[in-house]
Amino acid sequence: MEKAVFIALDYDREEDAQNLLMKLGSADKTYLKIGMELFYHSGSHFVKQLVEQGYHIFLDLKLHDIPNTVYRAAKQLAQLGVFCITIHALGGSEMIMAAKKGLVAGTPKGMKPPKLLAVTELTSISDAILRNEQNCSLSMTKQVVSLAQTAKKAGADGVICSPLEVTSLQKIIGTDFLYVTPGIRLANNQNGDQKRVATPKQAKDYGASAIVVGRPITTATDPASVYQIIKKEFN
Ligand SMILES: O=C(O)c1cc(=O)[nH]c(=O)n1[C@@H]1O[C@H](COP(=O)(O)O)[C@@H](O)[C@H]1O
Repeated sequence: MEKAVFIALDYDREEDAQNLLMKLGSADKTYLKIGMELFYHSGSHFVKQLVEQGYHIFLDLKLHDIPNTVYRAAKQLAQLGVFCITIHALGGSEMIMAAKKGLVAGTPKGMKPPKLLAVTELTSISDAILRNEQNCSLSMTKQVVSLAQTAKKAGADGVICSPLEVTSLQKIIGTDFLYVTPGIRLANNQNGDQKRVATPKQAKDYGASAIVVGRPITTATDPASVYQIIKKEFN
């Protein structure tokens, strides 16, 4: 996979997403992320429309349910022709295996199944939340490594984690696995709700396979130039 910058289309109206795409220009028909907000509003028709227009779609619905339900949901999502989908690694190996099977079962003949990415610890989780609310006695890095190991054994193609954990993950899990990292901020950006953040350049140096960027691009007065700056820093 090329070193992608996934733009998170975190909007509640297709018009806003289309407007951003227009500002970005046709040269950048590349990698987009559709999350719960837009999917719950527009459903699968907008996803299909963007797939038909040639975009690689990261459909981020973070499935987390019993294995049978996740199998059936993944089977449906595989029919949309998206590039990758997400599940929560905390759902366990049986659930991850079910997601993988569902993706394979639902993929139309002659097409590749979407890549399966397992969310480890959300980038909005701090060390204190991990310890005091999740009652996890492992350090953040050890917890992320442990979840990633489970995900890899169960057949996931990669994980979602903070750039801060990628170097440790690669040492233990290897480089034939995808490390997709949100929590990306340029030096002058506000962190907002993100706790484990890094710049695109740091994400590159840590070894991230791809980055996910929302507000730094979507709230910029000139999204196209911010996107180009981020792309340049990361590649
Ligand atoms: O799965 C994700 O994409 C994801 C996982 C995670 O741990 N943290 C995280 O921020 N994300 C997503 O990445 C995007 C980050 O958005 P910004 O914080 O606006 O750049 C959002 O769409 C989140 O849903």
